[in-house]
Amino acid sequence: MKLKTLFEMVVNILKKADIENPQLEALIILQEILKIPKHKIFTDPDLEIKDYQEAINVALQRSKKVPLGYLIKKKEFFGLEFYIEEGVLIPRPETEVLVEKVLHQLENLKNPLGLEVGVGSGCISVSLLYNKKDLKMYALDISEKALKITKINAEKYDLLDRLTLIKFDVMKDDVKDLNLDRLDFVVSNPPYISEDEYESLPEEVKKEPKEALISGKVGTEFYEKIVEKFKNYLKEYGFFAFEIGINQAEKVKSILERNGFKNIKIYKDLAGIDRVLIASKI
Ligand SMILES: C[S@@+](CC[C@H](N)C(=O)[O-])C[C@H]1O[C@@H](n2cnc3c(N)ncnc32)[C@H](O)[C@@H]1O
Repeated sequence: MKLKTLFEMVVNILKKADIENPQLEALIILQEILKIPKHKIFTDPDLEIKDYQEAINVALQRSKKVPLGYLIKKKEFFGLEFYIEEGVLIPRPETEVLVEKVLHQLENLKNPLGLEVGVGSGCISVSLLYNKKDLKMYALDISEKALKITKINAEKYDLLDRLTLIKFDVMKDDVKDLNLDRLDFVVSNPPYISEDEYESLPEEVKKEPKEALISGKVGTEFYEKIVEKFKNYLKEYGFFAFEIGINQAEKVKSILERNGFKNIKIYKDLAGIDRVLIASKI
């Protein structure tokens, strides 16, 4: 089959399934599955493709709303390429705001020590370690799969010597067992969707792990727990840095205020939504 014909077939499959950017996704699928650069589709449309079935299979799976990241097993985040598998949350562009703000806070600190709760694919910790060369991090997750994928991503960028991965349930386990040194910061993009909100999420998002998304009845349960459990491990000038959900800024701010955090800053994402909250005592 000619490359151009295959491209059109893939676009049509995606269009029929109402995928938002069918042309762009078709280009990505062909690039990743056929291992050819995207421009070939325009510069060499008559190229004969013998093994085209896999590209069509991937398009068919995509038409069933399997996220593209799971099909091509990768996602770009903060300029790095992350390996992704089903069972971990796919990194979101809005989380880049969190990484950027934390890096800004760390600019003048020497040899800082941080901790991430709910590391997932490792996108936050790996991006921080990659960009702050004297940083060390602990990264926790309840999911073995998340820890495994983070290890792969940290190894890829040669960062494992500055990252300690620990299986930990922040809702149940005892922080004392972690034997933590005093921390400069705790960062988290925790599950923050309430049980009711989950029902109205797009089909595609529901293909991602439920435990990475749902917090509980209210949505802010994880912030309460993380602040309560880690506040006494922060250094005097230490800070919490959280990604927050739509309309959660005031609730999360009040959780931190109740716990003695006075200096609270809220930042918006590119869509103008309050997305990141940074809080310190001084
Ligand atoms: C919203 S995802 C964030 C993943 C990643 N940090 C990111 O920004 O893409 C939340 C993560 O918290 C983890 N998690 C859920 N419940 C947890 C718990 N009780 N203790 C620790 N981690 C938990 C999930 O496995 C998931 O990896």
